[in-house]
Amino acid sequence: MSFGSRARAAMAAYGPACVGIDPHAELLAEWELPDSVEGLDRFASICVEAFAGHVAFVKPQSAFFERFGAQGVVILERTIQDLRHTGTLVVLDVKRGDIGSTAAAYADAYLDEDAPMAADAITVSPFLGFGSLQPFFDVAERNDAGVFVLALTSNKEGPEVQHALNGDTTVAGGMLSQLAALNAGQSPMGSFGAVVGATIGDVGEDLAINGPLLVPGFGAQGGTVNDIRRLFSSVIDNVIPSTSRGVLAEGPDVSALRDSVARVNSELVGS
Ligand SMILES: O=C(O)c1cc(=O)[nH]c(=O)n1[C@@H]1O[C@H](COP(=O)(O)O)[C@@H](O)[C@H]1O
Repeated sequence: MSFGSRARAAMAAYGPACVGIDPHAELLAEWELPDSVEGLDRFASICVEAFAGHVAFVKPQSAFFERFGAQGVVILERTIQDLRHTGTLVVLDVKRGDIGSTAAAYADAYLDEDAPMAADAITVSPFLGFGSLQPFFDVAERNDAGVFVLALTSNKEGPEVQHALNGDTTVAGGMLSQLAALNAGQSPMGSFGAVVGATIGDVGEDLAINGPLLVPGFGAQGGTVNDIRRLFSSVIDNVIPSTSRGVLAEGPDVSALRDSVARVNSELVGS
């Protein structure tokens, strides 16, 4: 089944929220864990216990694992596999992007079902041009995986690139319309999504890409349920609000973590 179909089914079953696993040094300290491989290992295991089989999406942030070198990557690989075994969809946040031949190798690393680090979807950066992402779309399609392309990011520096005009459309608008073309005709939705931050103020672009919209910036970066209602009202069924610190701050108690995601889901479903 395609990633778009699996995402739609998971959102209906569990609610739309995505929980990010971002083991910041500060969060490890708050959870009374050492800022070490052992601390990371424990943090990731608690997240798996709390979220696997209980939420639609989990988004491990690769950077927080990579900072511990090879041992951190081993923990990331195990975390991805443990989550996926329970059917929880893993969006690996690696924000890759490169010339086509190298992009193909990254795609093989993260989207080929036979790869040790295979995830259900990854995040990619289109700075080398939308066409450079084609290997990600091709490998994803062959493996029923998904791809989330950065379009309107949650950071304040994003507009200097994303709002720039390219002909008579903005760079972000160009990304969104090319995603819409890739997803055209797919039902219940396509597998190629966009990342659009909850903090962007105004959209000013057509978000009807017939694909999932990953919406970070919700929670710790200041985005609220009201922002999501306002920015995404016409495409709300495709919105996957993503929060990391907002939920993880409730840890390390497993039921408190689960309750926190349940609250996020119920606030959003009420929207
Ligand atoms: O691709 C992302 O997930 C992402 C895109 C974006 O525009 N802004 C953004 O914050 N993110 C990621 O989403 C997470 C946000 O974490 P919190 O601010 O703790 O909820 C981090 O892992 C970021 O790398």
